[in-house]
Amino acid sequence: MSAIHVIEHPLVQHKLTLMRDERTGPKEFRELLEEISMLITYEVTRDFPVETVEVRTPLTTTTGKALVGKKVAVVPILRAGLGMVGGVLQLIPAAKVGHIGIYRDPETLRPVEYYCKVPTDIAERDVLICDPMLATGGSVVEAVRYVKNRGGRSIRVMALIAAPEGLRALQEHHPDVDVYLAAVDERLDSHGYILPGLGDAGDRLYGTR
Ligand SMILES: O=P(O)(O)OC[C@H]1O[C@H](OP(=O)(O)OP(=O)(O)O)[C@H](O)[C@@H]1O
Ligand SMILES: O=c1cc[nH]c(=O)[nH]1
Ligand SMILES: [Mg+2]
Repeated sequence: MSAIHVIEHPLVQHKLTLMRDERTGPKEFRELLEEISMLITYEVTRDFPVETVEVRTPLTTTTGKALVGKKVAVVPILRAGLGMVGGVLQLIPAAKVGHIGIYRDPETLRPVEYYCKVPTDIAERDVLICDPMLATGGSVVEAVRYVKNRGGRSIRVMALIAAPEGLRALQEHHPDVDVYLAAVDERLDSHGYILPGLGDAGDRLYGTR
């Protein structure tokens, strides 16, 4: 069974509250999502292996820790996941970036795929799939399936808010995929929106509606 990591850090929770606030406009919303994504990246990478290396300081020689050959691919689910990429890349600048275009049909709530491109060496990389909202879970279940079909084996999901329904769906279809996020909310409303949630993340990021 996959693990669900809820990041309770005060900075993450404070910024999430600002993002939920209906008065927060696109500029601040984008900045906050990038900042929270950076903080979640800190947790996602906590178990990355390090090795002891020798380093010369201006005064002497000592030892330090360095990451061992970790190769990462960041894969946002368009559109809203794009808002998380900058935060991840600030901490993992050498990561390659894939894109998965999926929108949720407003009537059926089923995911519709319209564009996918991921690094060719994705099988050798730790894959971080990013999408701020995990509602029914349909979109993220499809995105993980796509990455697995392309050879991806080590996959983690980074999100902002999930509904319990979405987490159950992800665990059922992909029990090997851990999730890192800022909050698990109460439930979905009759239109498949997360309650209390923050509304439509893509629209709030880009000022569409
Ligand atoms: O868990 P699900 O029920 O699949 O819903 C979540 C999906 O819905 C939103 O995308 P949306 O369809 O609004 O596309 P957008 O990001 O382009 O606005 C969100 O960013 C997720 O991708
Ligand atoms: O609450 C929700 C559900 C799906 N997509 C969003 O952006 N928000
Ligand atoms: Mg949207």
